[in-house]
Amino acid sequence: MNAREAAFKILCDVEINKNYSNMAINRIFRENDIKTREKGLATEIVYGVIENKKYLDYIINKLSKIKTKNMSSFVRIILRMGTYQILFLDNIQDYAAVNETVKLAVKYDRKSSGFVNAILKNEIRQRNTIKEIDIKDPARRLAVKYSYQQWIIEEWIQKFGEEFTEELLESGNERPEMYLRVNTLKTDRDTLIKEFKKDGINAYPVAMMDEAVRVEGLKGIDKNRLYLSGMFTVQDVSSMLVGKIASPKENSKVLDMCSAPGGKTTHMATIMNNTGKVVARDVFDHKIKLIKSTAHRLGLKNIDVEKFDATEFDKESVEKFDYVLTDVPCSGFGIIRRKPEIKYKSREEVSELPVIQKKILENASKYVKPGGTLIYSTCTVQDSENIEIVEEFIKEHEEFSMVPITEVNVDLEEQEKGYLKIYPNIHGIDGFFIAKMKKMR
Ligand SMILES: C[S@@+](CC[C@H](N)C(=O)[O-])C[C@H]1O[C@@H](n2cnc3c(N)ncnc32)[C@H](O)[C@@H]1O
Repeated sequence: MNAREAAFKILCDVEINKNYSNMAINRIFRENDIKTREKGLATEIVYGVIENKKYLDYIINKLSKIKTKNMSSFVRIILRMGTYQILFLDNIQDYAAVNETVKLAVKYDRKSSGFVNAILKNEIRQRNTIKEIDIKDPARRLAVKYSYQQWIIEEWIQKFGEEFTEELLESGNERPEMYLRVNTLKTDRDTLIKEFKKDGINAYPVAMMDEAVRVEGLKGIDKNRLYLSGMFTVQDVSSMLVGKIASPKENSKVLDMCSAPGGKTTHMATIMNNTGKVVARDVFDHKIKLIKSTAHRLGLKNIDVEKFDATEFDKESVEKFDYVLTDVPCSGFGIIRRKPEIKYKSREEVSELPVIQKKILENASKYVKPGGTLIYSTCTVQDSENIEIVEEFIKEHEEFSMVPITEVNVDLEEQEKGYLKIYPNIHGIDGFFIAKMKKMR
């Protein structure tokens, strides 16, 4: 299968079946015979189209009498792909973009191929002006330029101001760096970097985190010899900060209430040097399997995996744990670079999250031993899911206090108060919120 057809199938899976792009990419690549070079182009088209969906539709609608929302899904997706290649990708010749897109139209919606051809040729003729956005209202204009649901931008402008919002939007369109966490039970950072160099992969230490390595051009990870022998885990630095801030002592009892796929669980289990116990819970069976296989690959023997709904109260766990982590389900607005479809979440989709987050934190607080540590984290930049949840919790629970974060150096002013707000446009890593609390009695 060629790159464009693969991209088309993936985009249909995302748009029609509402699947996540990374899952759809993995599935289509696994089920079809696609050359590595073609996979690269397919991935570029998929992410480019998802990231620029509203902008692409705005451009197409300037030229088409039938608006994109009234087109069949196939035609809409085919037109977005062609438009993206012509107007956003420098390394593709116009004639190739048009020919290949029309071929797709012929195969999947024959009667529309002339229409697709006409729109794309028009874009080429008007390429100097067609990308202009003629909208005055800042939130509406930015919603088209960066392809977001407008409500998100309105909220951000109100909260952060227009300049910061645009920087945040800009960073959401960047390709994220790839970071790995060294498995310190099996190797050390310098050795891992040297091993990558032997395989022709550039790898660099990361100043912010002593276990982190940044790699360039690492592909086909499941077959990588260093991965298979458990020398590292793929994890963003923000996510590593959570485990580092918890820094559980050897032989402690840790509960990770929302733990799949196990990034922070395996980090904490490693920090404990394979001693004590990390109880890793999640509500989804298929995700729990991922925790087990990662723990096995990394050689960790101190993890117990359990299926459990964190919103349910578990009386067996009351005051049983030295450390409890609540890495709660959230809107994900800090990881848009990795999952661009998050930009299109409706207000309704995220409005119930604080209720669930509060419930999980409330339950978690009961499981912490007196003197123990409670960590709350999310991968979003919304105060309503972050600091507001924690402040309300602290007000209602006199037995808990925020404690200064001393394990990392990210934002000295805030971490002194017991929490960290990480923004991709400021820190260059995933947007995160991490709060550290102690049960005083
Ligand atoms: C932010 S992710 C956790 C990432 C994980 N801590 C890591 O570092 O790899 C949130 C997780 O919460 C899980 N989840 C959602 N609702 C839950 C619930 N009611 N109880 C337990 N887990 C839940 C999801 O399956 C998801 O894996």
